[in-house]
Amino acid sequence: MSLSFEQVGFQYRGTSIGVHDVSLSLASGELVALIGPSGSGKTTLLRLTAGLISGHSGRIVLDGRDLSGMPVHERHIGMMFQHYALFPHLTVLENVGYGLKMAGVEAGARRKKSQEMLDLVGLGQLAGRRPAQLSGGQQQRVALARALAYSPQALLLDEPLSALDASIRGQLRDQIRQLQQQFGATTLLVTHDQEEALAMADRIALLDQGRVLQYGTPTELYENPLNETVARFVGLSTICTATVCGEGEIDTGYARLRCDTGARAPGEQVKLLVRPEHIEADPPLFAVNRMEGHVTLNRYLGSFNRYDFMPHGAQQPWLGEARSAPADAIAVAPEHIRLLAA
Ligand SMILES: Nc1ncnc2c1ncn2[C@@H]1O[C@H](COP(=O)(O)OP(=O)(O)OP(=O)(O)O)[C@@H](O)[C@H]1O
Repeated sequence: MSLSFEQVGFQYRGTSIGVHDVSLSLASGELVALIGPSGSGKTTLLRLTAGLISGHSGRIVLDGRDLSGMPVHERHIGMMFQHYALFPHLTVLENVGYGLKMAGVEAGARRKKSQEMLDLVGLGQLAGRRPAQLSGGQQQRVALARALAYSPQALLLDEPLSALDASIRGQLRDQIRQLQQQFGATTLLVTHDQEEALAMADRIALLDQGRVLQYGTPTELYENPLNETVARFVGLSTICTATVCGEGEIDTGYARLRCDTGARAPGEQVKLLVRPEHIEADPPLFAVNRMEGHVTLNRYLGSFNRYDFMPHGAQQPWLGEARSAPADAIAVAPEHIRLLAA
């Protein structure tokens, strides 16, 4: 089922805060992650889709049906939130079957389907327990089983993993992705965790102050961020100011670097962006864009080191990643320096 937002606008009563002119389209079975700073409108967009808040302009269309004004229970949307929101007085099995019950599925069929879903998330043995007798990760699995149980036309996931610790988060992330693909559920995922967005999503929409700044594949956002806000939000980088000093050359104040300056004129102010994996540690003496300096901070991360390198004369360090941190020089190939509008 495709899901689209057509110039959707919404303001909380008495404010100008909300979402503005949001247009996004999700193909059937696609998982789109909504990311962006706190307060950028991610949850608002999810709530509008679910029907938990109403009164938007524009259209939200699911499988050809305009959802405006449609009651929550008629939307056939599965939801999973940060706080498990299971019913404490119901068993795990009854929790999973709750949506089916509301949809009028009779008891026998309901139990069978709920048990199947619990088996699928690996909790078949725990059907008779109450939510309080489960770990956080298990509760989220139950919430996932419940969201998928009545074959929703779309799935809304609001920070589903953020209350879990790192080890379980990775496992559950993979499981959600696998089940979402298996069910072909068109999915909107709100997350704070950019790694989660990059790892799970087919496409990412980056929101800022209620507007979509960029919508594209994880690779597009990482490799071709439209501006500095997107670049800072997706992945790690070195971003610093420079001046174009000639065709194919910029000056940072402490180093002249070769890169593609496009149609920019000498004297123009730019920001340069370099991703940490593109910084070469201890390059040969005559390497292009070689800068001498020293490491100010090194973080050993097991399979690699992430270091801050301060070139001579610089005020701000460059962030690099390598098997071992450089002794006294780095370089970055011209094709890995991207210029953003200053
Ligand atoms: N019921 C409400 N009444 C008024 N303003 C609200 C209400 N709910 C949210 N807001 C405001 O709307 C803006 C968007 O909130 P929203 O929850 O959509 O952001 P978010 O991107 O999901 O943030 P976070 O990442 O912190 O969860 C925020 O400025 C928030 O304070």
